[in-house]
Amino acid sequence: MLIQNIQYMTASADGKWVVNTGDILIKDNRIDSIGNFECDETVEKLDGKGMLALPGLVNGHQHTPMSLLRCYSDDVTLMTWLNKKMLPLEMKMNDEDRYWGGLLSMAEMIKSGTTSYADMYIGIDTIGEAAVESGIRSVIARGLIAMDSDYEGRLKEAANVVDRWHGKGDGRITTMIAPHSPYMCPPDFLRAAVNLSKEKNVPLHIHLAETKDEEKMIQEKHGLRPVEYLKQAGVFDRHVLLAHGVHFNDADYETLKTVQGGIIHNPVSNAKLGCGISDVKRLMDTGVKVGLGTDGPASASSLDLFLEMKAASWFQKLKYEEAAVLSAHDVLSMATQNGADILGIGDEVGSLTVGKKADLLLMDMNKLHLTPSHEHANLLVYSATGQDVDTVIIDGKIVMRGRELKTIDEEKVIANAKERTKELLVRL
Ligand SMILES: CSC[C@H]1O[C@@H](n2cnc3c(O)ncnc32)[C@H](O)[C@@H]1O
Ligand SMILES: [Zn+2]
Repeated sequence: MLIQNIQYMTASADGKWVVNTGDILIKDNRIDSIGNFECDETVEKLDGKGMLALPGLVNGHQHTPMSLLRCYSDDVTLMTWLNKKMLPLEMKMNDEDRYWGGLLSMAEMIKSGTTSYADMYIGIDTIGEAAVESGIRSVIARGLIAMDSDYEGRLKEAANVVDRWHGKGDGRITTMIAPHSPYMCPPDFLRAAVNLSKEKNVPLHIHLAETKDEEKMIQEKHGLRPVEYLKQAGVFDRHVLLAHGVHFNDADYETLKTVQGGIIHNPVSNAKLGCGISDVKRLMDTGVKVGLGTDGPASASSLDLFLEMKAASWFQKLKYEEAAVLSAHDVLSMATQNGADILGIGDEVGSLTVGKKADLLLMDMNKLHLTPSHEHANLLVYSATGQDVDTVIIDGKIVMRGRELKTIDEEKVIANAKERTKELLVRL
C-alpha cells in the first residue's frame, strides 16, 4: 500500500515533533520506506492529501468489558465505586457480556486513533477473540484478585492466558501477568505472580498508588508504603506496567528511578474518581518513563486518547501553575512511543519508522477547529479530538477508512452491547 502526498509527524532526538511531507510505502505489515515513490498499478494507493499521519496511539491501561458499565456509577470515591458498584456487577458478567463489551471498547478505541492497548480483566479468552476480530494490537492479562484462597487456580488461569494467547492474531496479541493491586494481593500471592512472570518471560501489569486510601490500607496491614510493598515482592525486578502512580513520597521516587517499564498515567479517571493528580513532571525528571491510558470506560467514561492528552497537559500546568510544563510534544510522546515501550512492544510500534510494524492513523485536517496550522503538535493535542481521525491502519491493514470501521459492524456492536447490559442488570 502506498500513502501518497501525506504530511506525517516524527519525533526528533530532542523530543520535538516535526512535520514532514512525502509518501509512505507499506509492504505486508511493515513500513517499508518513506520518501517519494512511483509504484506500478498493482500497488494499492491511498491519497493522503489534506491528511496528517501519526503513529498509532497507545492506550496503556484498560479494562475493555467495562464499557457495559459506562456511567453506571459516577461521582463516588474509588473504593465505593469499585467495591460497591463495579465488582458486584462484574461477578455477574458472562463471556458474552465480556465479548460485546470488549468489542464495543475496541471499536471506540479504533475510531479515536488507538492502535495498541493493554487490557487487565477476567474471562480474557473472549477479549482475545474480540481483539483478533477487530484487528487491534492488544496486550492482554488475566486480572488477579486474591479474594479467596484459590491462589493456585487463579495463577493457573493467568498462565493459561499466556500459553494460549501470546503471539496470536499474527503476533498482534501479547500477554502480561496482572496482579490487580497492592491492596487486592497478599504478599505470598504477589510473589507467586512475580515468579510466574519470570517463568513465562512476560511483563507485569498492576495498579499502584492510585489513592490515599490505598496508602493507608497498605501501611495498616503491612507497615509499608505501596511502593515498598511491591519492591519487597520483587515486582521491580521485572519489566512492569504500573497503572496510575498518583501518591508517591521522596523515597518512592528514588525506588522508581530504576524501574523497567514505567507508569501509565490516567488523568481523566484519576480526576473523575477524585484520586489526585500524578506528578508526571517529577516522574519524568526522575527518569521514569510515563505513558498514557484511559483506564476502563466505567471510570474514564470515554476512550478518546486525544482527551487524555489534553487533560494530562492541562493538569500538570495547573499543578505547577506553569504553562511550559508537559508540552504538547511531551504528551504526544507519552501517547505513542513511551506507551509502546511500557507495553513491551516499543521495538515494533510507537513511531513512523522504516522497518516497524505499520500502525498509523490519518487525521483529517480540513476542519474548522484545525485551521490554521501554525504548529502541528499543539494543534493535535490542544484542538483535535478522536472524531478527526479519518483512517486507521494496524499491522498494515486498513481497519477504518473515512470513519467507517472495516473489521467491526458498528450497528451490531451497539445493539448487542445494549442487550447484554439490559440482561446483566436483571442478573444483579
Ligand atoms: C480483576 S480484573 C480488573 C479489575 O480492576 C477493576 N478496576 C477498574 N478500574 C480500576 C481502578 O481505577 N482502580 C482499581 N481497580 C480498577 C475492575 O473493576 C476489575 O474488577
Ligand atoms: Zn485500572
